[in-house]
Amino acid sequence: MDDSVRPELSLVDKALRLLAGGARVLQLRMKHTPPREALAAARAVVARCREAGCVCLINDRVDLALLSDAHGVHVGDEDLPPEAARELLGPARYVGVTARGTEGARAALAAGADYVGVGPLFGTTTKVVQAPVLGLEAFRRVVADSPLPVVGIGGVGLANIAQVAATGAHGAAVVSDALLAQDIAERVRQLAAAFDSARGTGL
Ligand SMILES: Cc1ncc(COP(=O)(O)OP(=O)(O)O)c(N)n1
Ligand SMILES: Cc1ncsc1CCOP(=O)(O)O
Ligand SMILES: [Mg+2]
Repeated sequence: MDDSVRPELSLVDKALRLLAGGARVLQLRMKHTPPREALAAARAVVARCREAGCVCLINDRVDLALLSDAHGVHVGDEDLPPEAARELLGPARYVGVTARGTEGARAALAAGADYVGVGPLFGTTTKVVQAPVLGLEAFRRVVADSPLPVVGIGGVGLANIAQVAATGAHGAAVVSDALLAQDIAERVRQLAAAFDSARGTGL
């Protein structure tokens, strides 16, 4: 979930719609929300996620993850290193780490990550990413090599999520395809169904 996509909806409203569709993991990505507002949003969203049995991760901000009692954090190259995130969060919370390919995924494992977010898998409009598009074949190689759960991110939507699942990836992170849908909850249901029916089929 992102604060810059569908900004006319509050973060809590977006979370409720995603949860109504059965989102299993919700990551709160707030690049344009001032800290006090971000803390209030994180607390409210984490509480809604916990009620719904959904894992809630905070992007970038270990401090907000701790203050909101989130399940964990996601960090990339421009954030705290994974080892520092772990030091602050302890063993019971998740630390997810961004990787751009096989080497990055191995480094994330060595740094103590619980999962790797690998991308940009396809082109994305949500973020200007300083890394080339990976493509499905390279992504498949990361999945095959990584002992950690791999989550594909970047341009994933209903049109291609089955291909992501077929690689054996543990999950797919979707922002715009879900949030820009007219019925967000229904789109999440469709995305999850498409992922589940193709997972690991190798098609
Ligand atoms: C699941 C997942 N994978 C990758 C990212 C990207 O994190 P990062 O590289 O730190 O970039 P920003 O999202 O902070 O712009 C992610 N957030 N989630
Ligand atoms: C945060 C991030 N990191 C790589 S691509 C991306 C954005 C994904 O958004 P979308 O699902 O709209 O392409
Ligand atoms: Mg980050």
